[in-house]
Formats: sequence, C-alpha cells, structure tokens
Amino acid sequence: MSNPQLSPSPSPSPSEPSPLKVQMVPKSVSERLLEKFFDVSEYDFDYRKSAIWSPPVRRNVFLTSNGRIISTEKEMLEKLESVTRRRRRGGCILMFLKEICKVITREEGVKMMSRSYTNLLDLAEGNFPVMSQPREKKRLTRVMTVPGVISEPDDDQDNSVSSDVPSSVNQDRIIVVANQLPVIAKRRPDNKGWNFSWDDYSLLLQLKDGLPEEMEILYVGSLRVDVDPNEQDEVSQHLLDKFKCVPAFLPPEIFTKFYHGFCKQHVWPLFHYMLPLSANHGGVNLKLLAMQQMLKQHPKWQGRAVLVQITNPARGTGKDLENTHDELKASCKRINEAFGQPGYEPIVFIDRPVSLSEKVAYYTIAECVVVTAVRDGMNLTPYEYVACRQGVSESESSSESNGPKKSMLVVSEFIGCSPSLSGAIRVNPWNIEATAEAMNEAISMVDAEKQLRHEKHYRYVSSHDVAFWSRSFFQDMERTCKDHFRRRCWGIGLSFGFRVVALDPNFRKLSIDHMESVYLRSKNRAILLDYDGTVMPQTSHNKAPSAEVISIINTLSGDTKNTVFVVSGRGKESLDKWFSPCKKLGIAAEHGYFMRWSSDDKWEVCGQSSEFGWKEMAEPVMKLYTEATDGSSIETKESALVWHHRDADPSFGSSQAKEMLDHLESVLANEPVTVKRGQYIIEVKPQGLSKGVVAEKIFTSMAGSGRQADFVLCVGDDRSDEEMFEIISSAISSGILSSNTSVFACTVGQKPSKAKYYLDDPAEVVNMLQALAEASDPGSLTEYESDISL
Ligand SMILES: O=P(O)(O)OC[C@H]1O[C@H](O[C@H]2O[C@H](CO)[C@@H](O)[C@H](O)[C@H]2O)[C@H](O)[C@@H](O)[C@@H]1O
Repeated sequence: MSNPQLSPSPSPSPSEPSPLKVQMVPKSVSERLLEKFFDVSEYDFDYRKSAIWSPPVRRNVFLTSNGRIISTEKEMLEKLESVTRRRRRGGCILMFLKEICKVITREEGVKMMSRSYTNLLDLAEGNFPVMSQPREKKRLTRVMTVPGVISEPDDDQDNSVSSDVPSSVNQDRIIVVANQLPVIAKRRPDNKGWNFSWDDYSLLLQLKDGLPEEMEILYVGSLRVDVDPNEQDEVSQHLLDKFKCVPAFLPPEIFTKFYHGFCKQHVWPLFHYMLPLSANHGGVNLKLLAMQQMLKQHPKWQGRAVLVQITNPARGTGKDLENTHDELKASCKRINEAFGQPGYEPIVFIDRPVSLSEKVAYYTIAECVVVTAVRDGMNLTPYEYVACRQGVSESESSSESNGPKKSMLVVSEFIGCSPSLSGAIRVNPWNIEATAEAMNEAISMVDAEKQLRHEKHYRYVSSHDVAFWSRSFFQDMERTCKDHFRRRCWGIGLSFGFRVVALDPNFRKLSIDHMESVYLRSKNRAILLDYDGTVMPQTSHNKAPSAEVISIINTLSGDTKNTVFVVSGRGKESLDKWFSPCKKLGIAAEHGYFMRWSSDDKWEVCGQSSEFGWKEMAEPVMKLYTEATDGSSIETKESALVWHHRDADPSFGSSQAKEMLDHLESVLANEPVTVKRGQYIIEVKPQGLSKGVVAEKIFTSMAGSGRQADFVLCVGDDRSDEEMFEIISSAISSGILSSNTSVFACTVGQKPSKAKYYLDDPAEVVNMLQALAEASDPGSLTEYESDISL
C-alpha cells in the first residue's frame, strides 16, 4: 500500500470528536481485501483521504459504484467473490477497483478535518450536530438494486426510525449550502470571543423572502474569519442556536486551495468552457479595444465619452495574471495617449477594491453599462445598474438626466442574464467592430427610446428579485420531490451509465393470472394498445404485426364485451393495411388525429387545427439537423413532422435531438404545436392531440352508450403513452369511469411511469394478450373471426 502503516490510534468515543490532526488508522477491510487479491501498489490511490469524517458510528458502511450498500464484512467478501468469479470469465478488475475506490468507510476515514466538519447527511435527516454530545441517528431512504421490499435495518442502530418517512420531514426545512454564511463575524474588543450579526447584503439571507414563512432555513458554509480550533465548538453551537448556521471551519491553507484553486481555477473555467486566463482577458481587454474602435469610427465621441472600467482586483496570483494586468494597463495607456486631451481621458481604469456605495454612485450617473464577459453564469451588473438608474431622484441627478428615468445596456450574448434583457443591445464580445457599433448606438439613442427600454428592464428587475427566484426554485423542488419519501430508489446501470430512479412502491409486475380472473368477471372492457415498443419490438426490422399478433387482436376485438383500440403515433395508411383482418378493431392513428371505430366506419379527423403553416418553419430546422446527423431522417405525416435518429450514432443522435428540441421549441413558441421526444424521435404535432384525449374519447363514448367500462387495460411503452395512463385517474374523478372500474395501466420496461404495472418487453405483452384472448368468449366471435383466430 502507498499508505505508511502507522500505529493505530484509538477510535474517538462518540462524545469526543477527533482532535485537529491527521491520524493514520488501521487497515480497513477493503484495504486488506485489495492487498489480498491485487497488487494494489500499482494503483496509486488512497481512497481513505477522500473519506469524510463524521462522528463515529459503530459499524462500516460500504457504498459500491452501482449504489448498492454493503453493510457487513461478510457481504463485502461475498461481493468480492462474485467479482473475482467474473474476473476469471475475462472481466472486471478495473470495475472492481473503481468500486473499491468508492468505498466509504465512515469509521475509518482519515480524520484530517476539524471538529466542525459534520456529516451533511445527518443534517438532511434532521440530526443537528450538538457538539460534544452523542447524537440520535435516523436514516435516509436506502438505494436498492434488486426488486423487493427493503428489509428493516439489522444492525445496531437502535434509535433508527423504522418508517420510510423520517420524523424530521414533519417540519419543513431547507438547507442552503454556500461558500460563505450570511453572517458577519467580528472579534470582541476585549479579544474574548466573537460577535455575530446577520449580513444584510447577503443574497442568501434574502432568499428567505421567497420561502414559506414556517419554513426553517439552515445555512451551511464558511465564515470570512479564521476561528481558532479551541473556539470552534462554542462558535458552532452559538451559530446553530442563534442563526441556524452550521459553519465549516476550513484551515486557511485548505480554504485558499478550495476557493482560489479548485473553485476559481478548475470548477469555474470547466463549467464555463474556458481556460482560466481567457476569463480575465472576466468582465475587460475586448471592451477596451471596442472603445478604441468606437472613438476611431465615431470621432464625435472624442472628448465626450468616458469608459469607467471597474475591475475587481484579481483574486488569484501568479505570473500569468500579472501579465494580463500589465496588458490591460498598456491598452488603457495607449488609448488615453491616442485620444486623450487636456482634462480628458477616455478610459478611467479602477482596479482597487470598490465599495458598494461607490459602485452605486457610478451606476447612477452612467448613461450606459457595457458587459462584455465572454462567458458568465448570470452576471448581476446589468440588473444592479437598472435598479440604480431607477433610483435617481430628480434633485440628485444632474440637469442633463432630469426627467424620465432612462438607461442603456450593451451586453454579451454569452452571459446568463442576456435573454432576460430584451431591451439591451446584445453583442458577441469577440466581434470588436460590432461591439463598438453597439456602444455608439446605445449612447446615440434618443431619450424616449432609452426610457422605454429602461422601463421594460425595470419591470423585469423589480419583479424578479431574490425572493422570486428562491420561490420558483423552491416550487420546482417541491414538485420534483413531491413523492420523494413514498418512492423507492433503484440503482440502475454501471459506471457513467449509473443512475438512480425513483419508483412508486406500488409499481409492480402485472400478474396475468390476477388480471385474467378480473377480465372473466367483467362485462364492458376497454383495451387500449400502443403499437411500437408494445406489441411490436422496437428492434424489429419488419414493422408489420406478426400473424400471431393479428390473430390475438382479432380475437380480443371480436368479443362483444370488448372495445379494443390500437392507439399509435403512426400514420393511418400502414395501421389500416396491417390490421385489415381485424374488422372490429378501433384505430387511433397519428396520436388520435385520425380515429376509426371499426373497419366499417369512416376515419374521423379529430384535429382541432387544420392550419399547418408551422411545417414550413419546422422542416428547415429538421433538415439542418438531418444534414449534420448521419443516419437521421424526416418523416412527414399528415398532422405531424417527425425527426428520426435511431440509425444515427447513439450519443451524437441523442445530443442532437436534445438540441433540436430546444431549437424547435423556441422557433415554434408562438405556433399551435407541441414538440415532444419519443423513442429515437422528435415529433412536432398540433396542440390538443394526445393519446390521453383518445383514451378519454373512448371511455366517454362507452359510458354514453350505457356500457361504462368496468375493466380497463391500457398498455404502452413511450412518453406519449403516459398521457393515456394519466387520463385514467381524471376519468374516474369525472365519472367517465367508475371508482369500481378495474384498471390495469401497464408500461413496457421498468422505468418511472404513471402506470402501476409493468411487463418487461413486447413478448410479455403478447403473452398476456394471448392469455386474455384465450379467456375471451368464443360465442361472441363471428364465424369469420373464429376462423382467423384459429
Ligand atoms: O405510438 P407508437 O405506436 O409507439 O408510434 C410512435 C412512432 O412510431 C414510429 O416510430 C417508431 O418506429 C420507427 C421505426 O419504424 C423507429 O425508428 C422510431 O424510433 C420509433 O419511435 C413512427 O415512425 C412515428 O411517426 C410514431 O410517432
């Protein structure tokens, strides 16, 4: 092992958190296993350093890369045995190493953090750290990888809550984790301890305005001061009691590496797709060059226009930053020398720290603000500027800006706030000429227009404040987590393909025997079947239904107790041809744009819209993506356009599909259409057309003719089929179906769905339908139909 084997240090007792020093610990189970089976010295890793120390519990918990929790040494050995067996079959040394690397031993972590570094999972569970006291443990819902009911913990956690719902959820709480806590810490004048107060300027603090009043808000983050380890317990307790803040005390050198190194040099550039230096080169040189260009192109501004460049002092250090800074200074000097006059310098370069009030003063007098960041998540400068310009009172403003409020913005199209500023002049900051022209246009604009643009922006800024954003984030979160505690989480896939899906605990495999017995007892049955991916495998090349499927569907639709429909996105011609032997079968084609109750009936056109002008807008976009995506194609249906990427490279096709979805949604935003994803397709279809509407029509018609369905079987595999499942509960509440109706909503494949049941694949669906066909009443079949079904 690469770890030096030092003498074991005793485990801290639960009441005594570990002192602030690095301790090496005895070899863990996983280390011993690694040594036993692999030459681990080849792999230079030390997983223990990544372990987060938490106050000790008395057992180990291992988390493997597929999310399975292994909680005993015995289980670990079993896992190892199975992996080594796989290894012999030519398998997965690396995979196992990765799994082992992900092992988290809660007891054996290297205790390099200070005592305030508490376990965030505990916070989430409602176990607030009470310093120096043993804590009660509750557990979060576990992640499983195999179907079944989660067994109760068999360990020594006597205090754990056995219910799925932690008691803490009775009280609404939100935990805000941020770099800095929204508190100001000052040493007491006598140097004995600290005074704390809320930081009223902190956005984090203002978040609460958008949250429900009874919501408890807990903050986790660092302080801006360095608190001696001896004082940390007391400070933590005080901040928790009085401010609901949990401080993370990072030693200064770790904080510097974390913030200036990891955050600024790695995470920020990574998330903004740029090298660290190009940012600084952050909010500046492109703008100076644009100013130079504007003065050259529009000499009328020489002697009149001044660019005040407020540059935050560089947060990092190093030769590269110094060079960048020197370059900026040189640009300012060059421009000022070229265009300056006695008493006039076109560029005022401020690279010292600027207080908020000074910044507000600059914003208040600025005729225009120019933000040319080449990449930024949000950038609040334009909003702050608009608010400051609104705040100018007539008595404070110069005679020139007396009268109506006005402001002008030139903003980079690459910053997050750009789309929300519809009155701003948007530029590509790399295009210096265009930026220069935009600056000229902005300051040359007539006052009335500046005023209109300002009013528009101010309306947006004043209604989209911090409270607005926190409220909308919170609502999104609430919607997403609505059933969080009810659902079971399942780990699916491996490595990068690993994901956790949350499924309803009642989601289960459809029991054919049970359904068959209900089928036999029922009198009015509605059977709604999707086509592709349900009765027809997606992988099949021949898309026509097999003779077996035709025979089964024919038998089912021939039973007078049954109303059977194929409800598909496909066009009517192929469905009509394929199912021509099934005379009594209903067909809904193109998501219900066309509907036919039996082969004797005419096709009804159900679309509300006969206006297809949008096709001319959608098709060129689809063509663009088709040209760029080898293997993709466009399908033109009567009511819809479909872009297929099944035959394209899987990952490229799917990323193109995501991009096209966004593209089409914005191009067609004002058109009466919806853009939907399906199995390897993006489909644009008229609004109001859905399989849900089809299902509703069928149930309504049955009820209207005195044959309200007492049995509903609805099977589908795709997103569009979810609309059928969804409509069932509203059909029961509206009385179209009875609360006694036996409903079998079934999706194909195990995945999050509105359906309560699943079958694994189309083969199982066909078996299930076969069982129902066999249970159907042969007496109700016509002679011709019984011939076919034989
Ligand atoms: O509602 P469904 O019966 O599931 O039909 C939905 C779509 O079916 C067709 O696309 C599907 O089959 C294609 C092969 O023929 C395949 O490449 C694609 O991935 C599948 O989604 C049809 O072409 C679409 O118009 C339907 O919307």
